Amino acid sequence: MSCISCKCSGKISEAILVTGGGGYVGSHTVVELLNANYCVVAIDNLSNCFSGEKHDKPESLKRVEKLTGKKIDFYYVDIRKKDDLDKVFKKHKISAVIHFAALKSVGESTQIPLEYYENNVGGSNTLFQVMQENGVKNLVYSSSATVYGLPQFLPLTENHPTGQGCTNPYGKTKYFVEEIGKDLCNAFPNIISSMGQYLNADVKGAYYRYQSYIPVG
Ligand SMILES: O=c1ccn([C@@H]2O[C@H](COP(=O)(O)OP(=O)(O)O[C@H]3O[C@H](CO)[C@@H](O)[C@H](O)[C@H]3O)[C@@H](O)[C@H]2O)c(=O)[nH]1
Repeated sequence: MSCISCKCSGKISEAILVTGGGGYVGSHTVVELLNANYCVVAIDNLSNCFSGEKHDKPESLKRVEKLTGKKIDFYYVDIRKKDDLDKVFKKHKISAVIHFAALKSVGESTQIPLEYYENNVGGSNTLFQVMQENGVKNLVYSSSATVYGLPQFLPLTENHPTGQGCTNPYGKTKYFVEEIGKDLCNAFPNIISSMGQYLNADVKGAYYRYQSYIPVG
């Protein structure tokens, strides 16, 4: 069966939307999705990835296409722009969203906190609204170990409290979006939401653990 979303050769008939798909973890995730025969739609505002021509598909995703021999539908979309997001959801049959798009520098976030709240919290809220309006109930959110704040015990586990003593605005934005995700799951029990809290990332890949909130189908 070919994908009804983009007519690519993916075996699975619905597409996974990857936000921030041009970035480091996003583009590596796209490789894994394509290798698992998922059809991928990627969006990115190109604020932290290289694109040859203005608003063109990022270089990282062009390389992923070469590596995998598969096609990626890419849109230059900022998650704060509701209408632009909605067009992507209307054009493709999206079954799940993996949400990486975010500003991610701890130091910078202490200097320009409002940009961090607007992009990371405001943008995520807009994305979740569009998902809800288009009936998309599956979300994987790329959070951060910064949500644990100063560790109360080590090693960190999923049982460690979050949001207590977050040391910077970036970590707080990640914590606030986790809370939005929990509230959504409480309000709409058929939403499936996973929050990935990265402990470290290096060239071999990302090490992370997941907390699943209200895993009801
Ligand atoms: O409002 C925004 C902000 C950023 N981006 C894009 O999002 C991607 C983020 O990727 P990158 O900057 O390479 O960050 P990563 O190292 O991949 O960070 C990942 O891992 C972090 C935890 O370590 C998470 O906070 C991030 O959400 C997640 O993308 C980039 O392509 C940006 O252009 C957007 O599309 N919209």
